[in-house]
Amino acid sequence: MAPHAEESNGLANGNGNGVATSAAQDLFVVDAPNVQYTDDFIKTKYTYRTTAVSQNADGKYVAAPKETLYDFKVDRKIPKLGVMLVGWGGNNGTTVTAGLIANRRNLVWETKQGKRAANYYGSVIMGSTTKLGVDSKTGKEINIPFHDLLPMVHPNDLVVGGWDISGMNLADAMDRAKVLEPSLKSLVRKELATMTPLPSVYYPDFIAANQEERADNVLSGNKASMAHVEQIRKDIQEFKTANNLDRVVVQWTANTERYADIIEGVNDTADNLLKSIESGHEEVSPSTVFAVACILEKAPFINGSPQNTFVPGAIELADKHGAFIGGDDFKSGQTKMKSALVDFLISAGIKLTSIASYNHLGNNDGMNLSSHKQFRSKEISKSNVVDDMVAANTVLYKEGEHPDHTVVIKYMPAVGDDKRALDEYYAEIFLGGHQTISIFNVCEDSLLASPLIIDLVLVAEIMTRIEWKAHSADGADAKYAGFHSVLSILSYMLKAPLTPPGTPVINSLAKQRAAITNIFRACVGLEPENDMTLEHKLF
Ligand SMILES: NC(=O)c1ccc[n+]([C@@H]2O[C@H](COP(=O)([O-])OP(=O)(O)OC[C@H]3O[C@@H](n4cnc5c(N)ncnc54)[C@H](O)[C@@H]3O)[C@@H](O)[C@H]2O)c1
Ligand SMILES: O=P([O-])([O-])O[C@@H]1[C@@H](O)[C@H](O)[C@@H](O)[C@H](O)[C@@H]1O
Repeated sequence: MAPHAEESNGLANGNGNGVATSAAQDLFVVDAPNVQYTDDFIKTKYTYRTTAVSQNADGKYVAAPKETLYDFKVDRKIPKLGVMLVGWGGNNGTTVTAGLIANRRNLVWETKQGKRAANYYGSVIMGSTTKLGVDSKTGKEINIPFHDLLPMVHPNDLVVGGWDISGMNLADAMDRAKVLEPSLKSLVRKELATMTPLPSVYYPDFIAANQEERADNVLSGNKASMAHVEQIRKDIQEFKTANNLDRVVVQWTANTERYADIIEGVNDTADNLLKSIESGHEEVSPSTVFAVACILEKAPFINGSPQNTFVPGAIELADKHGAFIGGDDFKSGQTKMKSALVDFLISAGIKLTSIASYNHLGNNDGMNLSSHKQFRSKEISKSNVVDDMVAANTVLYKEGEHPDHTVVIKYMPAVGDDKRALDEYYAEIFLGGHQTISIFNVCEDSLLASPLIIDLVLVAEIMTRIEWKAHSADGADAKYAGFHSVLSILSYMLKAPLTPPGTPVINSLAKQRAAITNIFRACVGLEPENDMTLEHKLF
């Protein structure tokens, strides 16, 4: 992995002089007739192989291999990238900002267990590897850092800024968050103290009333206008100019909002949504205002919370403008575990019949979620994560049958950010037996979510540099285009994956990771990873 500028002061609230690292030296090159490298692009011709299934007159399935030829083009120039966080002064916002500084400066600090050094553990892009192939001589697997599969931005080069309804500077907000060791805080305090969130959009009805006391940094101006949208757009433009950025990605890591009612004529279409913002309609949330501003600014916008920010009108607007959106709700601990465990149990033919998930949470997020409407948003995103895996197994489950599933979140201030997740999985096994799996899992919520914020930024950004076109039968050369505006490739990092309207939601963690891996492999002209290892079976 290319070394990265340590002296660059990429973190700023407008005074950064971060230096984007030059294009990473490619760790590998693909030697194939369907792959072409130029100074600016990687161009591939990719045959996408699927199986089309139909039913014949006898009702029998007929499976037919299907091939679609795509051209992919990846821009190799690594941009100078900014990330603006909504809720920058929160536990996640301060933690990820401190973490980026710590990594950029290769910080080491003392803890009770001895010295600890900065790392990107918990980031799939920075902390995991992916199989490139098999050594042509020894047959051994060759694995490379996931980050090196495509020319991606290095998080050490990210410039961070954002908004918060609390005007507290990030050093004091880091203390308020109570996430990091004092010894680490002391090393990043000076830089964080120079960072102050921009005033934000605040409509009290959307978050818990207990958040009001921290709302001292809110945008004034008439809600019944595009003023707030225009101000956010201006903030993004000024941040981009002040830091000499090529692109900005925006993420919502502010408090969980209540669901907005979907109302015909209000937020069901792009035009109606814009009119509703103009008229200050009460069902337009701050997160949707941010989404609209980012779509109009063509800054990728990702929702890390569970509310339905992307009302139909927002999705239509993104599609109209070819702007990337993604969400919902970071999948950090208990639910990430659930999506893997449920996949394992059900695909092993074990009939899961009951899931009970409890959370004891003591941070400000927990305080906000102690209000029923905000909890309801989270309950939905934490509950739907098993639906696709259950529906796919018609051997275990009849149509409409599914496990009992309960989600409880209790605000317990004493535990702070060190959320306790208590789970019981109850299943039917062979000959009337039962299996009970009980898990007690202490998730340090913000230390688990922060790497996901980084992954979401890096993947959303590289997707802006990937284009595709399909070969038409008559050989007419179609134009390159971007992926669909709804970035379902981000699903691995999210509890309630947003997908293009009418397309299936995949929650299985293994399938989600395989999707990122194999789409990235296709972009360099490589076949999907299939783990058949026939070379080790047929000899
Ligand atoms: N493991 C995790 O931490 C995790 C996992 C999944 C989802 N989430 C979600 O991420 C969000 C942030 O989590 P957190 O622990 O950092 O919470 P937090 O309460 O510490 O931070 C939220 C921040 O958002 C600010 N805020 C609220 N409304 C705002 C607005 N309209 N504009 C700008 N700022 C606003 C608050 O002042 C606060 O500083 C929550 O919605 C949470 O549900 C967190
Ligand atoms: O750990 P996980 O299920 O991914 O998700 C977490 C919840 O368990 C927790 O209650 C909530 O406060 C966090 O925001 C996060 O959503």
